Amino acid sequence: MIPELSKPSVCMRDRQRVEEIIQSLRRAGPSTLQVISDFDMTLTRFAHNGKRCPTSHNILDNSNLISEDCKKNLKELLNTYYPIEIDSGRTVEEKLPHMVEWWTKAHDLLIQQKIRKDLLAQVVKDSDALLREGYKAFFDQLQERNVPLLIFSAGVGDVLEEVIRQNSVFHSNVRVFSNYMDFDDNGVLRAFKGQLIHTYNKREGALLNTGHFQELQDRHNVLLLGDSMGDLTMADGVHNMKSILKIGYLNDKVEERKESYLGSYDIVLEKDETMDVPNAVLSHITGGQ
Ligand SMILES: Nc1ccn([C@@H]2O[C@H](COP(=O)(O)O)[C@@H](O)[C@H]2O)c(=O)n1
Repeated sequence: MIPELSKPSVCMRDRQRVEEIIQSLRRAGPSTLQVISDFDMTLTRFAHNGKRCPTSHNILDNSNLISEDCKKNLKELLNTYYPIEIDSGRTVEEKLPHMVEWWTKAHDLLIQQKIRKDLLAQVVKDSDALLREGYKAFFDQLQERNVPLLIFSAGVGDVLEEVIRQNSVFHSNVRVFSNYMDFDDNGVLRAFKGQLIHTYNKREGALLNTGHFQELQDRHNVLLLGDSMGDLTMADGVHNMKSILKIGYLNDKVEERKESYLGSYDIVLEKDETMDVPNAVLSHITGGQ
């Protein structure tokens, strides 16, 4: 049906069901569709030329805005908590307190560094941040077809906005829910705004942002893109959901996590650094080909 679904990176537990969802999304058309996507390691690459790519947090962590001492502490946090985040042997409930601890400690360290808002653009320019291959077609076709894109991220909103701005794809149909920095009158970081978003509390974040989903109340169909089990709840605020197609990037610990991803995502993309499959599905359901 869609040639890209035969790529070796594509895995599906139930191909027929996927085809039915895609047909139903296509029949309903682009005016009923909204796209909800995670950012780090979903819209951005996990690795490039054998090297890990940075998350929006890591863009700051690795920058010249952070002292060597603080870099060491942030790295220790990453080494402690990332294995817990992706541990398939623990339940979400078991992971929750650790995630809160990680984000809270990391944000406190960033605040101590007195980061200046006016230096963020340069930090992003100097970073190794990379959107996935095919990102431009993804963002551009959504804009052309008037399909809203919600980027729902537990990363740092100010940084990820800068990444999409510098790649010239921050179109008017894009909204972002994320952790935003709060700067004082001198433009120095003093806190993070609002309720903390981490990997496993996106459901709460979705339910808090009722205004956004209210505005899109006639769009009952969703294409969801994520890379963690926590991303599966990003669409929980959608009104009267009819059809949802969930595409999951499985980037790390592939063999260990494959079964649970196949049980939760309709399409699983194994070590696939491109937007080929989401782009092909989108073209198909919005009538582009
Ligand atoms: N201090 C931190 C905290 C989290 N991360 C990673 O960022 C990812 C966050 O966001 P999504 O856009 O995927 O929601 C998350 O998966 C963490 O691994 C980090 O790098 N540093």
